[in-house]
Amino acid sequence: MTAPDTAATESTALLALDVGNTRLKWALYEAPAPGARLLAHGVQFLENIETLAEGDWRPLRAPRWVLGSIVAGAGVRHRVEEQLELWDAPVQWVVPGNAEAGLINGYDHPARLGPDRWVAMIGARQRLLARGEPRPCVVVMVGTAVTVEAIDAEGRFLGGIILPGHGIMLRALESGTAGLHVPTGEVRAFPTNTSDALTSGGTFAIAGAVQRMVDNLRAHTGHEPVCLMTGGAGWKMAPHMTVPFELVEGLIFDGLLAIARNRFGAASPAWATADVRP
Ligand SMILES: Nc1ncnc2c1ncn2[C@@H]1O[C@H](COP(=O)(O)OP(=O)(O)O)[C@@H](O)[C@H]1O
Ligand SMILES: CC(C)(COP(=O)(O)O)[C@@H](O)C(=O)NCCC(=O)O
Ligand SMILES: [K+]
Repeated sequence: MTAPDTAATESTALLALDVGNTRLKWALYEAPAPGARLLAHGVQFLENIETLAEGDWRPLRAPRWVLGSIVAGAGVRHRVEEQLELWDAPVQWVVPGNAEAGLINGYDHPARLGPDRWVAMIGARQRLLARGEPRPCVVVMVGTAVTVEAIDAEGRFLGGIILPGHGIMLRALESGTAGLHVPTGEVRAFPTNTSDALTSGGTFAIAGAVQRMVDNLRAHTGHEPVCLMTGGAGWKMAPHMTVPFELVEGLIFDGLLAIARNRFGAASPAWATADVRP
């Protein structure tokens, strides 16, 4: 199956956005469907958003659709939308609903769940279904904050936890005490200086929280969960986890592609939607 050259005529490209509390991640795909070819991608700290339209985005093929997850505030959203005026495509920001792309939302108020959490879980679920493994799943996202979600084998999001990320934990301790202004340390089983004690404390807090959620989900479902970890600081946690896990880049982008297929797939040529999975 070969894709026709659409560059000169009608674009079917999708720009996917993941705007966190620290950085904006973006990826341009040839079509709105899982497995679509990645044309370009990048990342900017929120303070550099203003450079996008004149910089990274300037040479891109114009997207026909823009789909994003944003957890930063209204001010940041406005600044991103200003950059998007480079193209005609209107932006759709994902708002978690009761169900989408094979996932059922168990949050008390579904729309109050962070869209990044929802989209990453959809990505995780799609990934498990694609490899024929509809098992219970724990989704760990290590960004500014850390989130740890539980999904059962039927695709129901049961609930999840939020804890501070490495940076926030350190800053909280620094600002709440007199004697904890020290450089970053190493992770040690038995730290013997302040730097190592702080770095190890944060890392073990996250690793322990994940282990606890895996235990909770195993007890609830009676089956061994799969654990998928993603996020900008996932690599920092990887050497220190106490449960089996897979480090997967771009779970949020997998989720955005799955949502995009449902929302925009019908409007694209057949080749873009041929890769339809449950
Ligand atoms: N090169 C890097 N630049 C910035 N942050 C990094 C880098 N490598 C790891 N990090 C960590 O990743 C976190 C940001 O991850 P990211 O997934 O972009 O967060 P968010 O989605 O909340 O914006 C930072 O808090 C930092 O701890
Ligand atoms: C928990 C979060 C702050 C994580 O943000 P991030 O670390 O990705 O920047 C975000 O998902 C959020 O603002 N959630 C809304 C509250 C909730 O999910 O219950
Ligand atoms: K995030």
